Amino acid sequence: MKIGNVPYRSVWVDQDDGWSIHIFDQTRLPWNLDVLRLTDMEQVAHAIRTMQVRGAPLIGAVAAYGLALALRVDAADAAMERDAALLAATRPTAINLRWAIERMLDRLRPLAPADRVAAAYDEAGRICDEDAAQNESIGRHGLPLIEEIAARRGDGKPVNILTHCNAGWIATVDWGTALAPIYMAHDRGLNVHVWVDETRPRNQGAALTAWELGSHGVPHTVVADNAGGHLMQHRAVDLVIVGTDRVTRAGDVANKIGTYLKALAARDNGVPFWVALPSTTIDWRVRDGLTEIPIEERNGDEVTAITGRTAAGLIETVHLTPPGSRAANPAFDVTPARLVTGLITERGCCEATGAGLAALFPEQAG
Ligand SMILES: CSC[C@@H](O)[C@@H](O)C(=O)COP(=O)(O)O
Repeated sequence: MKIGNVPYRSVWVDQDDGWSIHIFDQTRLPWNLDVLRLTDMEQVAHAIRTMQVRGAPLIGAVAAYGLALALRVDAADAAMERDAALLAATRPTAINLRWAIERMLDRLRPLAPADRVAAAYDEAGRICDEDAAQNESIGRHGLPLIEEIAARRGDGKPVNILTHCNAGWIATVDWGTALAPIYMAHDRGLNVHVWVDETRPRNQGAALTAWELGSHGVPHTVVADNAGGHLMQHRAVDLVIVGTDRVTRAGDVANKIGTYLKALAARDNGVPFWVALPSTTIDWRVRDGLTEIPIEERNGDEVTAITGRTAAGLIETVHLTPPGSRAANPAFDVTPARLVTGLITERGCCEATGAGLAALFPEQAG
């Protein structure tokens, strides 16, 4: 996607700068567009843990490059396995991270150590190219959902889409998942408007989704997370589209905390609730999302404090709660498949069921 008129991906390699890895520091957006240069595996692990990079597909891609950086230091078997395990453990819920590391190891294990660095950069590059292509394809398959609503209504008024967290291009290598159909609809001249859940506690909606949509000229309104049910009751939402960090083989969906409540409100109000994902987000090894997906528990400080920019232009964190109040911070929840209208994948749309997924991905369903 473009920033100004310049096309960017959310991760890239600079061969002229020692094959370093470059990302946007997402903890500084929307106030500052800072590029981080990562030159060793520890920096990559830190960037993922602290959410300088985030979003399921993007952390997989960046971790893949992290392994390439690690192999430059030591490409022997034992070091490679140790560093791969360290990177895979940086965040627990998004399956793309484990998927990317396993794919890297499948390519690298048969090679001699001397050949591994070049192969690792090559494989990480392939992961990035494929992610960008898959997300573009998700956009093409999701677009008709928006077109149908616009055509059915026929009044030219905006199609109102609610989204949660950030599943845009900055959360992937390019295009995004939930936002890809929205970008395509907007680019084709459809009248779309996005309700952006602020997404406490880290405000990925207010900070990142609003920044992305604004940069692309897509009309949007940020709302408090608790507003979604009210908006749906008053027919102000035509469609919900969210991303996901892990989908089970039966169609349960783990995504940013609060997604489940939006799905409940959507069901109660007859609003279609769609989930957009590349197949790299499907965990074919698990069936029951509620019991089998590890939910990341993050520091309570993210709940008791909030970061923003002051009128003087300083980025500051202020405290919201009385000293001594404890906070719990589960970062994801699981929406049962029965509440999901359907899944938008790079191969098309399907029901959120084992049969639906298996029909689209027979070679992986087994
Ligand atoms: C295309 S990204 C899909 C998900 O990763 C996204 O919705 C999400 O929940 C991100 O969580 P985060 O904790 O910000 O990494």
